Amino acid sequence: ELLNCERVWLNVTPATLRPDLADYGLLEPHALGVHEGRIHALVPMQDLKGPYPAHWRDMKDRLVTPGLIDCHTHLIFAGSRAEEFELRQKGVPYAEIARKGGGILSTVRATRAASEDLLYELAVPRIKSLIREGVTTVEIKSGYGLTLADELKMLRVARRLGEALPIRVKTTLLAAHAVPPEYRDDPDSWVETICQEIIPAAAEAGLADAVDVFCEHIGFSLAQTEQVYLAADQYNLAVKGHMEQLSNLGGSTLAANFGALSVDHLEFLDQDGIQALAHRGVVATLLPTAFYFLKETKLPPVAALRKAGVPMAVSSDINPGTAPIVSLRMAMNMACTLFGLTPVEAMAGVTRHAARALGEQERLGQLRVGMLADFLIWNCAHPSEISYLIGVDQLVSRVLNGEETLHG
Ligand SMILES: O=C(O)CC[C@@H]1NC(=O)NC1=O
Ligand SMILES: [Fe+3]
Repeated sequence: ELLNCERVWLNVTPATLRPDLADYGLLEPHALGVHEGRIHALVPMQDLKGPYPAHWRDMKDRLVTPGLIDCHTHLIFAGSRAEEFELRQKGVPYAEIARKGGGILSTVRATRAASEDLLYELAVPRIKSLIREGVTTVEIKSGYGLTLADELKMLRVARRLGEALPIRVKTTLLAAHAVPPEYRDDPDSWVETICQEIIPAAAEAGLADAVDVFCEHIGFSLAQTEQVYLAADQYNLAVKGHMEQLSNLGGSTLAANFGALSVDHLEFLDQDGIQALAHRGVVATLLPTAFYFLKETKLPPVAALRKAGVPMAVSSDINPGTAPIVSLRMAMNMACTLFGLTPVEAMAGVTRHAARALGEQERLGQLRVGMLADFLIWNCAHPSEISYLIGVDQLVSRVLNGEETLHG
C-alpha cells in the first residue's frame, strides 16, 4: 500500500497513543505513508519490500507522535493585563483590581475596540508559538466581545486563523464568560440574549463548533448554564464547561447530563461529578497554568479521575488574565509537576483525550491508518522528554494533513 502514497517517511519510531496499546503505544521502526491527507500505511520496516514511491525521507529511527492538540484556549484578545500583574505582585487584592475596572471586563473593552484585522494580527504570534511547539489543532474561544457583533467578530478571526495558517482551528462560543456592563443589573437578560440571538447567529453562520459556559459564583449559575446548554442543543452545537474552578456548583454533573464534550478546570470537582463524567464518557480537561498563575492551592482530584477511568486532557487555557503562558508543553510539564500526571498521561492529554474533548476522536489524536495525517517527528530520545524538557525546539518535521509545514 506504500505505492499509493504521495509521501513516505522511513525509519520512524511511532508513539501511536493507541488506547489498545500500553503507555505511548510505542512500536518498532516503521514506514509511514500518506495518501490524500490521511495516514494510508504504517508498515514495520522489517516487512518492507521496495520499491518506494517518489517522495520518501529516511528519519533514522526518530520518534514520531500524533500532532499536539491544545483543546482549550482564549488566545484571541486585545489589550494586556500586565499592569494588573504588577498591582497583584504589589499585593493589591483581586476585588480592588476588579473594582478599578480590571479583570475580564478590561480585556472586553480592549477587544470590543479592536478591529477584526487587529485581533487577527495580535493572535498570529501567539498561535505561531503553538505551531512551533508542534500543535496541529487548537481550540479558540470567544468571550471577550460580549455583544452579538463582537462575539461573532472573535469567531470570524478564529476561523480566519485556521484558513490562513497551517493549523486546524475548532471554535467555541463563550458568550457566557462574564456579564457585560450593559447587563450588570440584569444578568438573566444577558443569558436570554445569548440563547435567543448569539447562539442562533453563530450557528447559522457556521462560526461555532461548540458552546462553553463559565459556571461559577463570579460567572453564571447552574440554572443559567442549563439555559445556554438547552439553546446549544436546539442548534445541534456541542457543549463544554468551565466547571468547579473556584467552587462546586454541580456544573460537571449538569454538563455530563447534556453529553458535554468536556468539563474544564475541575479543582473543586467531587465524587458525584466524577461518577457523572465517567458514566457519560466526558473528558476532564486540566488547566494547570491557571492554577499556577492564580497561585491556587486546591488540586483537581486526579487520582479519583484516574481511578474512575475518566479521560484527562491537558491544555494551555491561554488567556490574558489567568494563563498568560503561551505554551502547551509548559502545560504538560505543569500537569505532571503540579497535578501528578505521568508523562504518558500528559501526552495522551494533548493527543487522544484532547481530540475527544473536541469531538474529533475518530480523525485525530492517534497514529492509525485512516486518521488525518497530522504528525510530528522529534529530535528526542524518549517521548517523556516532551513533558520534561521546556523551551527547546526539538521538531524535525511537522506534518499537517499530509503536508510538511516547517520546512516549506
Ligand atoms: O481573566 C480572564 O481574562 C479570563 C479568566 C478565565 N476565564 C475563565 O472562565 N476562567 C478563567 O480562569
Ligand atoms: Fe478558560
